[in-house]
Amino acid sequence: MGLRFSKMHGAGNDFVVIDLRRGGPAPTPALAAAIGNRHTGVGFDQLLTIETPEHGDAIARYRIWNSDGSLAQQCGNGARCVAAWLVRDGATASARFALESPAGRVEVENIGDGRYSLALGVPEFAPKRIPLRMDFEKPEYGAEIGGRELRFGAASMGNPHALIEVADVAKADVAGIGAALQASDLFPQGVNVGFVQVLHRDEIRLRVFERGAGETLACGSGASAAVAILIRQKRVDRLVQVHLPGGSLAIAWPRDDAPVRMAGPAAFVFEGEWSA
Ligand SMILES: N[C@@H](CCC[C@H](N)C(=O)O)C(=O)O
Repeated sequence: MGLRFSKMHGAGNDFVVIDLRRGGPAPTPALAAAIGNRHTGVGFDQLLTIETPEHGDAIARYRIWNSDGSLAQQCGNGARCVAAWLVRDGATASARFALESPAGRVEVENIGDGRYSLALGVPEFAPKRIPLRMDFEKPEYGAEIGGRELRFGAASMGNPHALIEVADVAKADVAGIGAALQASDLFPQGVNVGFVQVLHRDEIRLRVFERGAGETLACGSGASAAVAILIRQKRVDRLVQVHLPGGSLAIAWPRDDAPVRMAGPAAFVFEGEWSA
């Protein structure tokens, strides 16, 4: 008997979801990377394992692996897919429930039509909390990266994010600049690099070069970090539609001390069994 999995996506950010609540070992980094290979495996941006919660009233906890086999602390689109998977499995009949993520408790609301709204946590901006090697917190930082002068904002949503504003996301050198910033020693735990085009105070376009996965069609924590950084820079309002290559997410950050809320889709693609 192989390892049963569900293939899912949230706004095009794709996942392999494995239920480990009845036991079985968590995947090693090498197994995660093998399943994640788009040519010789199943292919995913992140692998999500559903596990028994450790405390409180959460219905399950989950862990997150990037496609290169590295562990991650936060995954906004993945949290919606875990929620949808548990609802389909009958783990709860309630429209409101909680999950345990590596970054802490996630409050979820099933808003119907395959869409979920959830509270992803309070963003942090202090450099040592991101972590970012800068002496002082600023709305925007400057650094020379790969011979280019870059200006970027930074925040943690439980995982590290940098945000670079561009005139047109379609023309941004997402892979080149994203990889160069990841390779710099500014972010000791690596970084997810967002490229944002502000359309209006309530609407932005975003592309994200993710840590451990490369450019993805959507990044929920990246969308949350982008809106939080732009709110701190007074560039956008408290509720913003974020258009990513794979779909749109609604991001709300009602107050500085409140968690960021994200609403978006979660979809099932197919069921499979990994026997390699
Ligand atoms: N796609 C995710 C983020 C996944 C983790 C990230 N690559 C990291 O290493 O921090 C999302 O929707 O938030």
